[in-house]
Amino acid sequence: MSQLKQISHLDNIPSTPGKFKMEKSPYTHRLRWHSSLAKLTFWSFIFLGLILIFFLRSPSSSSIPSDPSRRSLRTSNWGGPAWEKRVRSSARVRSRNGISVLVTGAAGFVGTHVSAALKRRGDGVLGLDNFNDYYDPSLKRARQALLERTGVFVVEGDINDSALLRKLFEVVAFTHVMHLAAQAGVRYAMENPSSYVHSNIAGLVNVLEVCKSANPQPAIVWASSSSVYGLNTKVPFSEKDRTDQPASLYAATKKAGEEIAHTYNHIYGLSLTGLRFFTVYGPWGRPDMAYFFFTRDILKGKSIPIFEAANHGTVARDFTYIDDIVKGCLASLDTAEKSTGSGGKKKGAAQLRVFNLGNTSPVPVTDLVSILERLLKVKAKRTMLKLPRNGDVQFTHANISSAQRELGYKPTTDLQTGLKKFVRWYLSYYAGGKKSAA
Ligand SMILES: O=C(O)[C@H]1O[C@H](OP(=O)(O)OP(=O)(O)OC[C@H]2O[C@@H](n3ccc(=O)[nH]c3=O)[C@H](O)[C@@H]2O)[C@H](O)[C@@H](O)[C@@H]1O
Repeated sequence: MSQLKQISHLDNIPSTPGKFKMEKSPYTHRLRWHSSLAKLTFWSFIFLGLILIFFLRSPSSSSIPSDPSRRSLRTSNWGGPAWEKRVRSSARVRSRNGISVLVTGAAGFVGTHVSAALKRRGDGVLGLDNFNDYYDPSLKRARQALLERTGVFVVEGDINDSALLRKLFEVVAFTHVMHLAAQAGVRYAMENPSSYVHSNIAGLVNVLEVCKSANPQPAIVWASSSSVYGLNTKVPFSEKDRTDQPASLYAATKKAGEEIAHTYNHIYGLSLTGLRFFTVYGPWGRPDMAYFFFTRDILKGKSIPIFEAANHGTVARDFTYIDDIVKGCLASLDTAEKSTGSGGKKKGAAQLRVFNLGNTSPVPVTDLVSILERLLKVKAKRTMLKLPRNGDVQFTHANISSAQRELGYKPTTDLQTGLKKFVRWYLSYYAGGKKSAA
């Protein structure tokens, strides 16, 4: 404020002092003028100094853009020798032929399971997560605590923070990136479209930008979605089928991600594998997903909305259990070829893959509810509703022959078995109503 006043004061000084009306001696005036100039110079230096300090301080605090699409994005706090030591130790490979993996979205559902599995087999793992409040952040914190107990450090930060990402690659030469950070959920895209653009498009580009400049470039495996099949009616969905009719903005951003992946593979020689996950469920799952909030509401005696298609048509999903998905993720990392570029330049053709990771046996949502009723020993209050036209598709069904052939992927958990494990976890996690599944 005072600087601004000084500047406007400066503006009032005529450029031709001769025209100045002299009430006191010209000598007195000149003295005042000199002292004002000195003050102005002094305050300008202070002002510039403050700006300089602001920009040079921590790179993290200034590099996160203020983002209205996130309801809660705390400024990350990173850097310093102790922090770097934790990063290095978490990412240290502890087995022969192990890999060092940066897992984005590590406090998310799939991210937590994949990070823990990698760590268990001796790979180096560093997590990254922004802990946003799309759903209850305390569940993300609990997953983080779980990972810390297994030796995985989860850095708090956003994938759009390029300074942070560059720093991570400076500290660790990651061989692989498992990019799972995303804005998930099909229906929420109508409520908060910009959060999808922020994470699934801008965030992905930022991750790829940093990866393409890293030396050596890592191989990247990332989460696409079964939703890219959109209005496709040919079943089961094969990777060769059309994916140009997305039914939600979420699906459109994932489809865009697949095209962006093609570009970075083509221009920079990045090795890229996209995984189309089919409605993943299980312990430590996402509270915004139907199986999770159906469980919560059945237990509370609240009615649950079950969607049906026109003429009471069945709505079904190829629900896939988390352990099967984890195996698919690890196999993708293990079969990923090296990126070919260096210093931001392509040196030769690099691997570009897309795989369906589903269960191959779609189950009607009404059956999902019946299984939950049996496991919870509570009758659900069902409200049948017309399938909303806000992104939901009537059915999904994966053809997994490509993943089977290339990754040895073979799902082994049916919905009944998987839900049993989920319900056991749910009841123990929210035991005695100590935590509430908001
Ligand atoms: O496979 C995928 O790619 C997607 O799977 C899920 O999306 P969705 O299958 O819609 O999962 P839910 O929101 O849990 O819905 C499961 C089923 O329950 C139905 N449903 C959902 C909500 C509701 O209130 N009632 C209801 O009957 C849906 O129509 C759907 O058939 C995830 O939420 C997405 O993030 C993921 O990308």
